[in-house]
Amino acid sequence: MKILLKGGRVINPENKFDAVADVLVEDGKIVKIGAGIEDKADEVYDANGKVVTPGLIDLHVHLREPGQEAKEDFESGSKAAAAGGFTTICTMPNTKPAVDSAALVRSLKMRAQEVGVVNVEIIGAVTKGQEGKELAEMGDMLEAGAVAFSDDGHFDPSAKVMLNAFDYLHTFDKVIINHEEEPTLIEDGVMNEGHRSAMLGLKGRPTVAEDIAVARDIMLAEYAGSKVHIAHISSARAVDIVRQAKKRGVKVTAEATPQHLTMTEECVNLFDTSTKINPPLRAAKDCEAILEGLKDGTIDAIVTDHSPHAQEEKDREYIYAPSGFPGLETSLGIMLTDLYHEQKLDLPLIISKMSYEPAKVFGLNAGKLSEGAQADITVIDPELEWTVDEKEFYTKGSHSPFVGRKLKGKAVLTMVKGKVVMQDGKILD
Ligand SMILES: NC(=O)N[C@@H](CC(=O)O)C(=O)O
Ligand SMILES: [Zn+2]
Repeated sequence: MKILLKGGRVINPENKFDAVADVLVEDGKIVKIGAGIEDKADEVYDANGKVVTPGLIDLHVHLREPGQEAKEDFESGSKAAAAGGFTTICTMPNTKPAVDSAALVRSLKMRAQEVGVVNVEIIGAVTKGQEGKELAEMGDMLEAGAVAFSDDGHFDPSAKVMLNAFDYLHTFDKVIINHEEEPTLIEDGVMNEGHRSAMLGLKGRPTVAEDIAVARDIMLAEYAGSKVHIAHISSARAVDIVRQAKKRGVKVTAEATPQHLTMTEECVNLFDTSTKINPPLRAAKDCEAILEGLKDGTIDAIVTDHSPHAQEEKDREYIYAPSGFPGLETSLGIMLTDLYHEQKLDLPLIISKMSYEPAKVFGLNAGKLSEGAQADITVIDPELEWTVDEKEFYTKGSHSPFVGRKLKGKAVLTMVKGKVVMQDGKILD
């Protein structure tokens, strides 16, 4: 089976390739990239005016299997990923039970093979049951195919447990991803602490909770000589702490979400729980710091933190609703509309932070649009105008704050291992 993608703007962040070219795919691999490829193909796709990129990669999604399939499962979540232009997603272990054993990693990898529309990678827990006490069997999980470790969705383990975890992982060269908020400073908090939380009468979660958690984990990783990856960074101070650590040579990487880049605490109102997320939406100066961090290399990856919940849960009152919203189907559109078209970030940088660089953070063999690579490819129409409509989502999750927004730019084709799995917004069988 040969597929030819003709005449698109091909961007490969790995070697900074950015030119109009054809891409020939055969038997699941990219076999040729260049101008005017004449080979006869079974299918020819006209990519004129579109952008052909490495398949997008999301290091931070919550697919809710096992145990909470009413919120999301591997099938619905991976369809949402394909619709959003992602070819690889990495799912977090805050499930029921938590993914803390090799047996669970293996069974999820089988589920991914059976029902996954895109590549689904498994993140294992750092501690047993994500309870923050005893280390989980990380070595066994690695052998079973886990790509990273995290207690995300729960509070950070104590310094002592974290140091043990970093020491343990040192020899394996894998990252620990931490949700960075010091638990004693955020109890019952539902939004950023500041003027707005006071006005709304809501309990706050201060940025200092994030700042000291980031500082602590960087210092622990530095001491152990291990790798740490900062989850969904949201505070300006934390961005600077990562910047300074990188300068000293600490093996630290960081990710940010489109929502923390483009929305602030001013968006929070008591009658719309879609803005309730952890860490919370912050202030404009924090958004600006995240933007700077992306530009100067402090922040390595854009992730969605896709966190679907059932409609009835998000329909609760603000203080009782669970935090998080589904982001796989809006991430690229928001990045293109609010950052590329607003001339805040250029297209190659956005693509790099959504494919090549995240692959490097986890050591995934992906994120490259080069001859010989697996044919995981996304075709993007940067000018396509569309409106976010919850009814068209493949995710089971509801309550995205982006519903109703008019966006410019969308993935129009997603190819996984040489097979077109999404075209023009529709998942193909
Ligand atoms: N980000 C969120 O607001 N929610 C996440 C958990 C988490 O990342 O803390 C979830 O699993 O729902
Ligand atoms: Zn988190």
